[in-house]
Amino acid sequence: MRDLTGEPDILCQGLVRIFSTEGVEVQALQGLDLRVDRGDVVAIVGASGSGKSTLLTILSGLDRPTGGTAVVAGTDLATMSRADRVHYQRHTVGFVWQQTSRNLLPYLTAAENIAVPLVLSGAKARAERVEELLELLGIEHCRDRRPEQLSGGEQQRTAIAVALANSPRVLLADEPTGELDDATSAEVLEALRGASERLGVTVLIVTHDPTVSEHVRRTVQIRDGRTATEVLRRTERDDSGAEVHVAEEFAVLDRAGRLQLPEEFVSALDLRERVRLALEPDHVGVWPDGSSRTSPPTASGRAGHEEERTDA
Ligand SMILES: Nc1ncnc2c1ncn2[C@@H]1O[C@H](COP(=O)(O)OP(=O)(O)OP(=O)(O)O)[C@@H](O)[C@H]1O
Repeated sequence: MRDLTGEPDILCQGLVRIFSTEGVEVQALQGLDLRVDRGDVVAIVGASGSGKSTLLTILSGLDRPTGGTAVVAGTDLATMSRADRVHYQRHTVGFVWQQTSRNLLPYLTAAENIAVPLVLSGAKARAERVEELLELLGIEHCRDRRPEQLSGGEQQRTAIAVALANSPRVLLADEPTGELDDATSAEVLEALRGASERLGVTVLIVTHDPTVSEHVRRTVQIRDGRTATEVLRRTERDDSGAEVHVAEEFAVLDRAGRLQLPEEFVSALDLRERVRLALEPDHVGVWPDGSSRTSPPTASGRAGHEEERTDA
């Protein structure tokens, strides 16, 4: 394994995954870039088929990329051996899935479920660790109950405790609130955020749930197998000193300088195939190809220069 100390906890560069079935190729990931720093809580959102599950399956070590790189907490997932994979899935990453049946064994109590990964990894002081996790997730009262005796929110908080048992660096959650109502979803998301704050674990949540972005500082949107936009949230004080939550949307620029314009921008100006570009001192202008302007209103921009050359 390469020594990647000091790198972000999740680093994907130009990640590609192509599926071939019966001679038909599907490009599920088309050069995806993603960087998640240690201790961050990030939501990945996107329409059905945009590549979210494919990304998570690669990050969880269950699938390999066709191209590009994916490095998680120092482990290069493209070159990981079988033995590395067992260690990676047991110690480096934890998982929380949407379905309880995938997270918890039905015939064991919450405490016994949390102990399972500790037994598998040969951890010592297991009883203390189980108590610590029950307390961290606020589910001490669930200790001796089996999954069917827990509410949906308690099941997911127990699943988070199981995922955290062996102190992974990264927690991967696939639609962890998919089967919950809004209030319970909020509770589970706060549990994930609290775990990150108290343990320093990096959390990546893949979801359809639009309310998730209200609980995380950073939401990354995937479109057609690439990261398209990001929403960053922060808390500020206004002039009267009151706390206000600010959400700002950014387009993501890849290493080749490509970016995806938000769909509503494209449709608002009916942008198609070609656009005119102009470099301004502090921004870039984009105009529709069929715009009545012969040149964007600047001589300093690239389109402006091209225009001058043609006229000469
Ligand atoms: N094993 C596979 N074989 C062939 N095509 C696949 C396979 N897995 C995914 N795909 C295709 O890759 C694309 C991305 O799928 P993916 O499941 O990653 O999307 P998603 O964003 O997770 O969607 P959803 O939100 O519906 O789960 C889709 O077009 C899908 O049909």
